[in-house]
This record gives sequence, structure tokens and C-alpha cells, in this order.
Amino acid sequence: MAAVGKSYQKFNPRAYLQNNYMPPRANFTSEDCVVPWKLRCLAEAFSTGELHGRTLIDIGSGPTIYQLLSACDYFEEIIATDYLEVNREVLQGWVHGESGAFDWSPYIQHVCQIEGKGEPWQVKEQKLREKLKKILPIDIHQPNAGLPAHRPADALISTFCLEAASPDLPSFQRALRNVTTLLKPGGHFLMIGALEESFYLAGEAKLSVVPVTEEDVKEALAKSGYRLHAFRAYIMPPSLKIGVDDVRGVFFTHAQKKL
Ligand SMILES: C[S@@+](CC[C@H](N)C(=O)[O-])C[C@H]1O[C@@H](n2cnc3c(N)ncnc32)[C@H](O)[C@@H]1O
Ligand SMILES: O=S(=O)(c1ccc2c(c1)CN[C@@H](CF)C2)N1CCSCC1
Repeated sequence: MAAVGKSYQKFNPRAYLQNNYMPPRANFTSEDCVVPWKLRCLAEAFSTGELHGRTLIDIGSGPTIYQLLSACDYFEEIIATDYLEVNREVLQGWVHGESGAFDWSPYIQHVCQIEGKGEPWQVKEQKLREKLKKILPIDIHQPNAGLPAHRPADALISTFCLEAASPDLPSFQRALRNVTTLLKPGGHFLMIGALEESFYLAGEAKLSVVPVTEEDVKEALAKSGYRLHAFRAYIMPPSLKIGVDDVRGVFFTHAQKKL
């Protein structure tokens, strides 16, 4: 794992955000685009009311918060985590409303629109800032993902982390087992990730990704003691392949840790 950690030392959060979360690659013009698809998967999962409680932990948050927008109405506290201090600092900057922080308002506006509650986006933004109580270091390859002893979380979320931080499939499966120890029995886990991706760029950094298929993800979840509620896949259109990665598709999965 030392090699993975070393490769992340050159990870540039701003380049990463540029490559994946800014127009033209990231756009909301059509519900068929991948960003609306991801946000809709998350909004629908939380709208069932099945996921709620005291604490939600986001595994490998990176410099992004879009993945937490639909969660903030259902949890008292949200804990973001990342391996890199540079990413934790970017998140802290957004929480504090620092000038120069990434503008997530298009994402917040879109989520308010699809949630259909008439919630002003500034209200949701402030709510998430208040709920984002901790931003902690994490290493998914360590027991308990290296987090300090903590009451089991009521739910976990993770987006594009496990496959992007694991050199091979056994490592991916072990990492899932490690993060699962953070989740209470009966707790829910929402994961979004890359299908059959082998690399991605983030400035100077070229990161290796373990290519996973739908079957690989389902098998890993079963091995970690989850019951699968939903699995959806989005196939990346050729227009979105611009060289910053070789992702073939995106998966969304909703799983529940067996009692
Ligand atoms: C592709 S980014 C995903 C960021 C964000 N969740 C998103 O949806 O865009 C992968 C993240 O995994 C983090 N990471 C790398 N190695 C890790 C490890 N061993 N444990 C936990 N996170 C790690 C990186 O710092 C990076 O923020
Ligand atoms: O949401 S995405 O599907 C997305 C978003 C983030 C990532 C990937 C894909 C693939 N590489 C990951 C590296 F691990 C990061 N998307 C890619 C097309 S443009 C908008 C963002």
C-alpha cells in the first residue's frame, strides 16, 4: 500500500476538481448526464427514509461535498474523511466559506430542485456546513480504516474511493471489510464508483485504479456481509472520455450490513 500512498503525494485537488466537477465535462444540461444521474441515485436513496440516524461517515471524501447534499436532512452529524491533508484542508475551506473555495452551488441548486422540497439552495448549503462536524484522516487499508475508536456509524457513504486506492481486487475486498467495521449492524452503505477504470489524472499525479466490474463489486459486498438493496450502472458516453481517466462507467450501490 506504500506505493499507493506515495502516488497520492502529488494529487492536486484543484486539478481533480477541474477534471471531474467543472463544465464542460461536468454538466447538468440533461437528466441523462452522469452528474444528474449520480445526484438522483443519492437523493432517491435518502428519500426512502430508510437511511437516518446520528452519524454518517463519508469514506475518502476527497475535496468534494456533492455526495453529502441529500444526506444532510437525515443525520445529526456528518464525518468527512480523507487520506490526504490537502483534501481535508480544501473541505475545511469550503465549510468555513473561505474565498477561493470551490463553488458547489450548481450541485446544491440541482439537488434542491430534484428533492422538490422548495428548499433554497443557500439553506441546504448552510445546513451541510453545520452538519459537517469532523474532517478526519483515514486509511482504508488499516484496521477500522485507521479511524479513532468511535461509536459505530448509522450509515456510510463512499464515492470513487475504494477502487481508486486499492492496487488489486483482494486489496479492494479487504478495504471494504475494514470500512465495514465502522458501520453498525443493520446500517446502510451507499457507494458510487468507477467501473473498469485503470487510471486517472489529478495534476502531476497519475493514479492507478483497480478495474472492477459489477460482479466484482457485488461479490465484495457479499463477502463483507451486506444485503444488496440496489445496484445501478451508468455507461460513460464517448464524449466524456477526454483523457483524464479511462473510466468505462459508474456504479451506484445501496447495501445494508446484515444483523
Ligand atoms: C477519486 S478520489 C474520490 C474523491 C471524492 N470522494 C469524489 O467523489 O470525487 C479518491 C480519494 O481517495 C483518497 N485515498 C487515497 N488513498 C486512500 C486510502 N488509503 N484511504 C482512504 N482514502 C484514500 C484520495 O486522497 C482521494 O481523495
Ligand atoms: O461523476 S463522474 O462520472 C466521475 C467523477 C469522479 C471520478 C470519475 C468519474 C472517474 N474517475 C474517478 C477517479 F477515481 C473520479 N464524471 C465523469 C464525467 S464528467 C463529470 C464527472
